[in-house]
Amino acid sequence: MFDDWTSRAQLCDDLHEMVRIAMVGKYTGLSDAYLSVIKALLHASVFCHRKLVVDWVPASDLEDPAAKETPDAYRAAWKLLEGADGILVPGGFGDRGVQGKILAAKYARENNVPFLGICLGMQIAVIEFARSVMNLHDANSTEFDPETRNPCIIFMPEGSKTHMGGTMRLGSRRTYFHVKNCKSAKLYDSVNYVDERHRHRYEVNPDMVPKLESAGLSFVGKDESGRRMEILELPTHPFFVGVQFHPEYKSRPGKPSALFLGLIKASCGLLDASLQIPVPLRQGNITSNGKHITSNGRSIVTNGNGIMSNVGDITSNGNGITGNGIMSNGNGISSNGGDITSNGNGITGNDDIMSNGNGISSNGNPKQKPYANGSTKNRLNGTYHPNGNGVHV
Ligand SMILES: NC(=O)CC[C@H](N)C(=O)O
Repeated sequence: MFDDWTSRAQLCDDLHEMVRIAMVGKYTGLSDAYLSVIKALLHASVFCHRKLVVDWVPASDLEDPAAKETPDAYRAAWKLLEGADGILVPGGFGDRGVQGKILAAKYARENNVPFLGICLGMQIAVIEFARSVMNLHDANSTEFDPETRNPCIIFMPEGSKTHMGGTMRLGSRRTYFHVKNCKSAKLYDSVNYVDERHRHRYEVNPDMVPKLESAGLSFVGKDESGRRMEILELPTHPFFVGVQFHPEYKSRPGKPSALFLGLIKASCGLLDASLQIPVPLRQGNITSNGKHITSNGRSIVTNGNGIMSNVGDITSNGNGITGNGIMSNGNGISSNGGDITSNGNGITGNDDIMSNGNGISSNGNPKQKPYANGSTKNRLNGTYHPNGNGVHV
């Protein structure tokens, strides 16, 4: 035990490779206000053998009026944000700096910068998404605009507006993963649920969830009722996670919080490897002449929507679709148009055929059985949809 601490202390002293996290908050002059968040960032950074640099970004300095009123502060704030490897928007109350936090979330979303939003930070991410992606320009939390026509964050029905303190939703509550293959679930070691601590009065408006989800935001963790959103992710982003709870409270030296670890790993470019998401292969020929997607290279790897064709066939006239594994972390291999056809050796993987998404599906007519010489069975986490002539392993 003592040895662990000594070696960790030595490790901290020796770290030199940096990871820069922009903390976009209200009390940036009072770093103790966010002490547990800073400690959680530190635990995760040391675990990744990186020296943590926290860049404090006062949220209101990012806002448009600051460009005129305090131009130096405005430029400095944006420079810090743009120089960060990852962005964190922590919890908070009241509307000062909210617009700046929304701008920070927008910057992270649009520029693929790793983002973790905690409590208010998650609510901010929802408001930003509703405004920018769904074009609901007055979308807001009723905490900041009780009259908004698009209340995407609302007061929790069981709360009390007149009695503060113990009337908040406080303490440890359970979150169930509704999407098993999301990054957060994997970071939590693919458990079915997690218990994390809470401290809030407002929540994502459950009536707006279907619209938010169809626009691309994924609520991967919910409470036991399924009506209270606990974790959101943007599946198309390298790491964009919002949590209604406070994961920092359960982080410890040597045992960092899973989501802080996710943020730091993503900020260091280490997340994909640790989640076994293959980096898209840029060698070999992945070509599309409009109708076909063909690869004469080693493998077709995708982290997005799988290998999809909505128009023509997915065809191989050589050795089938072969390589060092056919992997998809998105929607699997699907064809809504033509067949998934191989005139050669079928769909073959020498390592694994893996799908973490919706499996391998075809609504057409898959003509060959896919097979693998590797560990297919262990890796098929998705669902098989043999709607055509059947796809079996
Ligand atoms: N802890 C927080 O970040 C609280 C967020 C928000 N003000 C709420 O009450 O729901």
